Amino acid sequence: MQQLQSTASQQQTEATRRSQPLPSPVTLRDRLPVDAALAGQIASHRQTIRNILNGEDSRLLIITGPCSLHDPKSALEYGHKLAELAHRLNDRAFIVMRAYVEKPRTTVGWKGMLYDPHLDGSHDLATGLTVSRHLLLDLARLGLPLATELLHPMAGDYLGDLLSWAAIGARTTESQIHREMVSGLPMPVGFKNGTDGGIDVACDAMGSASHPHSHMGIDDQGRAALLQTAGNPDTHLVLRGGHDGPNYDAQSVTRTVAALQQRGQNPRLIVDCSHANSGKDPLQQPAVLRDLLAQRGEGQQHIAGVMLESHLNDGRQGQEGELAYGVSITDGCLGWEKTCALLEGV
Ligand SMILES: O=C[C@H](O)[C@H](O)COP(=O)(O)O
Ligand SMILES: C=C(OP(=O)(O)O)C(=O)O
Repeated sequence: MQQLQSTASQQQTEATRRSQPLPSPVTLRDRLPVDAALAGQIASHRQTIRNILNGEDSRLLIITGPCSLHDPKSALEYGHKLAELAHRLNDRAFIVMRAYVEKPRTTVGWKGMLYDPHLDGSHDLATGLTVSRHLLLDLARLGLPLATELLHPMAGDYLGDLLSWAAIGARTTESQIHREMVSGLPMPVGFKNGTDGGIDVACDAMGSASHPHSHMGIDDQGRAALLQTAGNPDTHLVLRGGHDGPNYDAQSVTRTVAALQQRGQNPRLIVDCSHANSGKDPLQQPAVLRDLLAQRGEGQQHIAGVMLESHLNDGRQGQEGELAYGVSITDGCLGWEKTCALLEGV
């Protein structure tokens, strides 16, 4: 009887879940390694971001790039242009490229290059890991600091050494698993406010991630492991608006800064000009950024950074036909010419 039950449950598991092995983090990192010079560059970029977030460096942190990367060629073209702009604006801004290979979805949809690199639902994750790491390595070699959202708790094991900044998205800020993961990350991490627009959950996340944790994960060989993490001292808030509207305006920023100070948390924050702060209209981002610059000009020094969703061309892909080059697959983006003109005014 017992044997019959266990056979039935095994069959049910087989019907609902199949698995395929993936390379371990160390296998992928050895195949596509970060050399000593690049590791030094990334450590220095992380420190610059820390300095901006703690107010020692007064330059504006600008995190800009596609909503999601789907095509290495257009991502590298964008990266070349951005590296040149970053060099030119270096006295007043520190530019980091959005290099997002995982996308959280409201319901279902394409989940990013890491999961589905062929864009056809084949979910060739082993290739996705390789292509993503390869692209991030090529972008970092342009001298660019890189930012991504860490969505799956294992993704950082494969890509974390290439990142100078990471986000925890609005949909996962409340997750204990993500807070535990951040507790063990070596780079500054921004927690986005929740999709409801409230900041309490993100503030709780910052508090939790700054503490040590013991939790389940994988080790470098990909084996299940108990992980013990030290706590991340470099977490901060990212305002991205919410269901009731934006939260980038002067009143919202002042209120948020006061709340962070009252909690004894870092009041210097980043504001996302996209998502609910632009009503998901990419062409609204310049107006949001100009408002933030005006707030800084009027003395609001707690706005340490801004985020833009930007690609080579405006907008997003249409529903049908061939993919247009340099156009976002996920959220609409601001095209390069508008991005460049906007950032030159910073
Ligand atoms: O930044 C991207 C999107 O806003 C996020 O991934 C949610 O996308 P969706 O609502 O289209 O699923
Ligand atoms: C998904 C993103 O943002 P949010 O979590 O704020 O929706 C993003 O920045 O790509």
